Amino acid sequence: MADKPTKGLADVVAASTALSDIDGKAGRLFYRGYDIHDLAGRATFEETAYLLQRGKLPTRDELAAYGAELVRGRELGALVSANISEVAEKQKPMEALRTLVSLASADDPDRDSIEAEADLRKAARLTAQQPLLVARYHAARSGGSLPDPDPDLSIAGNFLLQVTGERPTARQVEIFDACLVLHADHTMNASTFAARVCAATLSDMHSAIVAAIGTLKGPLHGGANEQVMKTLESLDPSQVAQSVRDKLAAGEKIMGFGHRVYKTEDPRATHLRKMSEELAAGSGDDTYYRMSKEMEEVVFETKSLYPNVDFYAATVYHYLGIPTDLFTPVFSISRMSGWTAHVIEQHADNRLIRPDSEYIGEREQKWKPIDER
Ligand SMILES: CC(=O)SCCNC(=O)CCNC(=O)[C@H](O)C(C)(C)COP(=O)(O)OP(=O)(O)OC[C@H]1O[C@@H](n2cnc3c(N)ncnc32)[C@H](O)[C@@H]1OP(=O)(O)O
Ligand SMILES: O=C([O-])CC(=O)C(=O)O
Repeated sequence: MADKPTKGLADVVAASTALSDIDGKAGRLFYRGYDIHDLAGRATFEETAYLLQRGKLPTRDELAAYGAELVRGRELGALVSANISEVAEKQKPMEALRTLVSLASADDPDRDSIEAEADLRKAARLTAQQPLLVARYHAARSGGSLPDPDPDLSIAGNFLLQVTGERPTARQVEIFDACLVLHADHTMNASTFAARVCAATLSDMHSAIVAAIGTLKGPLHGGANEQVMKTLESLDPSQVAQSVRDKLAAGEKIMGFGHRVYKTEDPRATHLRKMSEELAAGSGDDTYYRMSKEMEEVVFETKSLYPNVDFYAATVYHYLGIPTDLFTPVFSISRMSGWTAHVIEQHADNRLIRPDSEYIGEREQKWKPIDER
């Protein structure tokens, strides 16, 4: 007979990884041993993706070669191009990405190979394609044209250019790039776990990523950033404290707060709060930032809960001009670097992931023919 399950697998160690590590009590996060506080604002997203997927920080030459691979790899296949308009018309952004990544696999030269070299190539292509998929989806649904990518801009810069239609300032690019760095990997979060479960059946990288995108979409995980913005938009700025207290008293969860692992401030929130403050001040209307601060104070006073990565990411993306329903897709652009690295790691040292369950249903039932039920 199986043991009692740990609900939600809390504290269960489900995999070994050399990719990221969290100290939940101290509020620290490391990618391959590098403190997130040292990476954010210093490493570019491209360097971070290289670090995760290829195991070390790149030299200048390695980064240049990886950058060229990303540029070559961002071409979207014929099947995506043929279907994107209809997908954009019928599916919401995260549903669309789930579909589009699946369609993109048809035109990937490595298709369903799980060889190590093929996985590395696909990791780069998926990382390069994800921002373009989001931007092309947005252009298709809004009937606008997609600005050509600027070879002088990074992934972060080109994404802002293509989604907002305006050339971002250098500081906007720096801030968004740091956001992508901050969201890149996070140990055994739900979407990464989903990707690893899929990869561990020796299924291919695109299949694992489709599982991960579907898992990130939910509001208890990556979907929370969109919900944070919707909450801010729904509140009367002069009634924030009372509204939040009422919601908590009614047993509602406030999106963007709480975390399974952090028992103190999420180190990513520390950076995102500052970015939100800076962008709010520059925007000439800091209402949402001030409301966020007030929410933070009330949630802490009432429930001793800290903001997680999704809370201040919402206002940062808002002030950068990103449409609210693209917030979770933006998360997927960054997390693609981590998901793909985890698939590489899983394939390199694999065992099927198949836990047990505790049976709580009826036993020894007697079969009855259909007319006697
Ligand atoms: C990128 C990310 O995925 S970060 C997380 C994004 N998700 C959110 O922001 C959604 C809101 N937060 C939550 O739902 C949770 O805090 C989670 C899902 C992040 C973590 O969940 P768990 O570790 O399972 O904690 P759980 O949901 O059991 O919460 C423990 C207690 O804190 C309360 N709590 C946790 N988060 C919140 C919240 N945001 N608002 C109000 N109460 C909360 C729960 O109601 C529960 O209270 P109880 O013990 O009185 O029943
Ligand atoms: O780790 C988690 O459970 C959720 C999270 O913060 C992330 O995926 O970035």
